[in-house]
Amino acid sequence: MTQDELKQAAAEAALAFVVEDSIVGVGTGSTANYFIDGLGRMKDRIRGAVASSDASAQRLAGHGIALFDLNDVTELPVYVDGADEIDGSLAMIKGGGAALTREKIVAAVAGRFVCICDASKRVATLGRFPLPVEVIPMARAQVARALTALGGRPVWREGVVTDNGNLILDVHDLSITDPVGLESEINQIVGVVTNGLFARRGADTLLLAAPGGVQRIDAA
Ligand SMILES: O=C(CO)[C@H](O)[C@H](O)COP(=O)(O)O
Repeated sequence: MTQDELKQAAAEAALAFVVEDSIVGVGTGSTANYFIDGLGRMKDRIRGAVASSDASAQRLAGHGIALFDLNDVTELPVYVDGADEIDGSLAMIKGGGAALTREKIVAAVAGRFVCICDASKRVATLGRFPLPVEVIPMARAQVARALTALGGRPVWREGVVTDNGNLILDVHDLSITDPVGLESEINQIVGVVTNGLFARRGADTLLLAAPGGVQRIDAA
């Protein structure tokens, strides 16, 4: 099976978690896109969706799925999204698609975070994938210095502007021994909007697709 087929298999498995007549939280990226396409087939059984990016909103709208503003939503039973890396405790690195801030906001409201991944995303220790950090533009250099002081090697993702009008620094070479602590520490740097560690609120359920099938792993 190709990596794309595995992504699609994980996304299809996530459709079973969609609650009838609910509003669904929807992530961003190529795996989430397969989920959106599946959601399109069952659009008459949901009220609509909250999107974590303009790109996902566009794809949802293309399927005729009603879009809700998160401010108008009080109940979001499920959020479905991919990840760049996920460890044994279901902590993740996200933000490869630069949508980390909205993803974290929508996920924070959701009752259950269902992560959909192909097996290549599973790691013993987070950090081989450079950690995305969303930064207010005028603070780029000072945040980069602070990240260097933490032992990382920040690289500006030049040309990329987030849906919120901000910049992304990708931090290489971090030793992530304490994902929860590091998530908080980086968020304390003035000028950081948020970082791509999803450890304080990791996934509740992982649907991991490998050639042998899709494995369900629940957080302890
Ligand atoms: O965090 C994300 C976007 O900001 C994505 O979930 C992550 O990059 C995984 O993407 P893909 O499903 O394309 O591999």
